[in-house]
Amino acid sequence: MATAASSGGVSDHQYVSVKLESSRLAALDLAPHLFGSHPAAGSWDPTKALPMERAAAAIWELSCVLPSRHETLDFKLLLKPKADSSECIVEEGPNRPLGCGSNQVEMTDAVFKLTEKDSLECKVWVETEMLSPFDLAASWKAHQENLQPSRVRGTYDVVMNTETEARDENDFASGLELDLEKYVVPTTPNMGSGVVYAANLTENPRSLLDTGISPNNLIKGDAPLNHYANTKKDVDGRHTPSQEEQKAVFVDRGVGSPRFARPTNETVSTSNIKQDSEAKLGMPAAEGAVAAAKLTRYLRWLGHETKHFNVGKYRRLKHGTNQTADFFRGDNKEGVEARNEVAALAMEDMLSWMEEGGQVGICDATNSTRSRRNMLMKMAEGKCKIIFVETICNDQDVLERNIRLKVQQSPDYAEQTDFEAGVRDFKERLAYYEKVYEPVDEGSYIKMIDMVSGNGGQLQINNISGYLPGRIVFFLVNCHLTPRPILLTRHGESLDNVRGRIGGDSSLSEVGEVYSRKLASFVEKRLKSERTASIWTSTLQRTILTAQPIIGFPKIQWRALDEINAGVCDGMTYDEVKKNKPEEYESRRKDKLRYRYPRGESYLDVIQRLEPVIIELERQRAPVVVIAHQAVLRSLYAYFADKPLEEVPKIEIPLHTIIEIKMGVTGVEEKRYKLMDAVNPTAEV
Ligand SMILES: O=P(O)(O)OC[C@H]1O[C@@](CO)(OP(=O)(O)O)[C@@H](O)[C@@H]1O
Repeated sequence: MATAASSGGVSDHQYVSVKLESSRLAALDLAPHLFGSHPAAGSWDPTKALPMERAAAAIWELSCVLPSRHETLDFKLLLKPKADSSECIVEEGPNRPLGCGSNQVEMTDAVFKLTEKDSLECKVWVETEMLSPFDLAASWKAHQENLQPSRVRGTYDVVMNTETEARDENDFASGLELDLEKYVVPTTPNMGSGVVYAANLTENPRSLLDTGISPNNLIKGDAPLNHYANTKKDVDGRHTPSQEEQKAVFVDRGVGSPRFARPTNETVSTSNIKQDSEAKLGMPAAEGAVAAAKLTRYLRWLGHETKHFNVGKYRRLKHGTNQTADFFRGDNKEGVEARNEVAALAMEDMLSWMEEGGQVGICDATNSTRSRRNMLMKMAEGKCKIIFVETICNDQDVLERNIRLKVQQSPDYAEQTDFEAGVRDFKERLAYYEKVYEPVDEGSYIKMIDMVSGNGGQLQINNISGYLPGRIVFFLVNCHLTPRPILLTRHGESLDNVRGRIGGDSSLSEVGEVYSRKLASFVEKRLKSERTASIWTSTLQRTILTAQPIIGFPKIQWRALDEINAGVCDGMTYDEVKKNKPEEYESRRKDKLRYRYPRGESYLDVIQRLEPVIIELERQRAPVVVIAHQAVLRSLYAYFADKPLEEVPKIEIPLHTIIEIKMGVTGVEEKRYKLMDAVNPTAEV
């Protein structure tokens, strides 16, 4: 919902987002709504309450933009039965006041009395943020063209140009159904569904399998058992790890320095933490494992043999998945030995893999004591260089959210039926880590402090040098885990596509022009609730023309997004290459990844020139629509999908299809929308 901003010019405005979280609500036949004192929120009439949209499995959200100097608004949440119009259930307690003119995130509880004996407790986050005039103008302009008084709430909504509103006859085909889900097409299981726990996607423990641990102990969603057997053969000379090439083990501390938030109902002594007594919780493994997974994906995509070893996974395989907090006590001798043992097993596996040719191993674990870190350093001595990566987070709301995400997703709590008990147990585990925590100050290290909450943060590096470590630091500085969509699409069909000619700089065919208008409608609808976004194209006209009908978002042309340079074959058809340059044709057919057109490029060259684009995509916090080309999008997609480089030149990137990549704390998810019928493209799908 985009509430009408004040009509008088563009002044400061306030972005408001109300999120409700409950792991029980989805199973109840109740839909969360918001109502309150403002007419747009129903003036306290429950029948005019605003529905909250499902944002994740257990999260519902309603966001809007208000003039910053609005009178104080009061609101409350309520649950409406979906099946019938019986009485709705208003949350207990006083009205919620919505202040104006501030940036803050407030987390509270909401209690709904379901019956005399049963009530539903939910978490509620109210986020307010001042919007700069640019933010507002950019997103406002995107709505101006399509604003129609809503038929439902009397407030402005973005509506699609439905049949009756098609601009004119030949534009009829560019209209899109209101429901984008209609265009979703099944995707091959390339990416995480967003519900697989990041640590499960790490390397399978060969050491444990050697000791007879049965494969069926592996938790669902693990990489195939014979993962080592699949170790990719080296990419060409550019990446064969030479003996003198620096080999590094990045011991990602994953869980971060366990400095704990005060659980809401108690204070925890932080006296034994060097930092001030306000020290708070470190980032739970969920984010550590995801950050390690992102780093692994990035290095692999650049052609460096990289593997991610998660010690939590080793622990679960060897000791099961129902360890309570006691297992992690610093004074639990057996627990400490068991944890050190699995850490050593993971390290052994990683070191032996590196002796087989691995370049970068990531050992993802807590490693919160000097003794543990010394053990790892001793094991690596003379074999490879160790760099510790420590993640530290002091943002209470981010931490609370991630603890709950961890308990929701980790196999450690898969059998825990009481969610809150799981949260308490995990917080107890973190308290035990805190008691023994010793900040990293030895050897080479990278400390990432408060870089998750999106307000900049700090990076401390010590004794870091060399190409690979330098690339690691650069990547970690730029990446974050804030969820946002990235939309990838090729340009509309070009005249050269019709003629089967490669490269070139032709304009769009009629079908390609219809696609460009459909894409504009799709972008307006898909990004309507986003405060801002950007549109990236190459410098070739088929992408620029495809982007033209999109309004209200800044457009940026990247030369790095230009299609693969076919050199002397540019403008030819594949048949002409085969006929006139049979040796070139044959060489490319044999090794499409490494083959370089004479006076042109290979796919490996394209990947190298796309690295700055990947870094910039990782850095973005707002959605990005990338309109590019077949070879370029194959290369970008391979990064997000963590595809082996050998597969890149064969990845399916059809015309007139949008690939939505959703990146966030749960990893990478994919969704594909086909906007046009391939056979009869201008027909209404
Ligand atoms: O690597 P291959 O499979 O040849 O695909 C790249 C070719 O795809 C094409 C279309 O044939 O890209 P696009 O139309 O997306 O710009 C050519 O321009 C480009 O040379």
